[in-house]
Amino acid sequence: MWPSESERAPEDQAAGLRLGGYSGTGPRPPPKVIAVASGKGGVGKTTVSVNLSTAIAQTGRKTLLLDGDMGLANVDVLLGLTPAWNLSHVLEGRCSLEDTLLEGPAGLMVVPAASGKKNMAELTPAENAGIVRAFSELRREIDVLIVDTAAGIADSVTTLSAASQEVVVVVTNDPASITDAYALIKVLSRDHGVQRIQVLANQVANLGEAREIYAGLERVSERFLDVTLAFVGAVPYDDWLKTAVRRQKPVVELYPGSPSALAFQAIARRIEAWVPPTAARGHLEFFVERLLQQPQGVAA
Ligand SMILES: Nc1ncnc2c1ncn2[C@@H]1O[C@H](COP(=O)(O)OP(=O)(O)OP(=O)(O)O)[C@@H](O)[C@H]1O
Repeated sequence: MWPSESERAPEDQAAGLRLGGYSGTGPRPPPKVIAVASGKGGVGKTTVSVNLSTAIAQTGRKTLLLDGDMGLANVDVLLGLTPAWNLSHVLEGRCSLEDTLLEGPAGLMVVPAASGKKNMAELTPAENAGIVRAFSELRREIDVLIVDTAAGIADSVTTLSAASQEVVVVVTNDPASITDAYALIKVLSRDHGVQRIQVLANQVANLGEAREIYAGLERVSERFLDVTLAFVGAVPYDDWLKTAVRRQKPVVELYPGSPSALAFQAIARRIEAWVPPTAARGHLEFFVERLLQQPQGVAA
């Protein structure tokens, strides 16, 4: 069964009261950067990225969704957007990062994937400098950056994940998805210094099923790896979501009262309660610098 509003964890309820855009008087805190990854393809990683980003944007947070899947980019497809420019054009000096931005629902900003690049590690020094400059020049206020990575353990996935503040691994109750999620967690923790992973169970029948998937992953990770797992939440299998995918809209926009939309909203509230990074600057430079400092991935 899914928890009702009154059964939500206290930190969720507190976060619910704090929703809304940044309204402080001091400098804007740096954005929370969250990579969404999955061991196996087709488990719903992009659906989760798109819906979580939209649910966060709906709370008033300035949210940027970066399509980091350079092979099979489909954030734009799920949102029914037609990109004219992408990150490769920025690197070629043909446009600015600002020009690539597409507007999604609830003011969500979307950067379409760079086509023609297999991973960030392939960038030349000049391109590296170009990407840092491009992100540094983006004078948009951003509270949350969600990075939709590719499926699997490719270099681009580990690089983007290791540079992010939090990594959400999407998993379904399918043995291959669980095994591949564990393989990803292993590579991230063992070879890339990721110390904490948030697990999101997708397409489950109930919370009990989600908890079981999580408990299995936690048991084996605790035994063999030096990593802390956390359960960020579960999204039920939902035909409303399927209809929304067909209509190229996020389910949280089209059917906000559907079971999956309610689950995404609850996870967005939980993310709201995560503390932002302590870096001094309020823009994206720190993420990009971390991104480019990552060593080449070690394929396992
Ligand atoms: N909670 C859900 N309920 C029902 N269907 C779902 C759910 N989540 C995802 N799906 C379905 O799974 C399909 C695959 O989702 P998606 O494209 O997001 O997967 P993915 O993990 O990003 O795949 P890849 O990494 O291979 O691009 C979607 O078209 C959607 O129909």
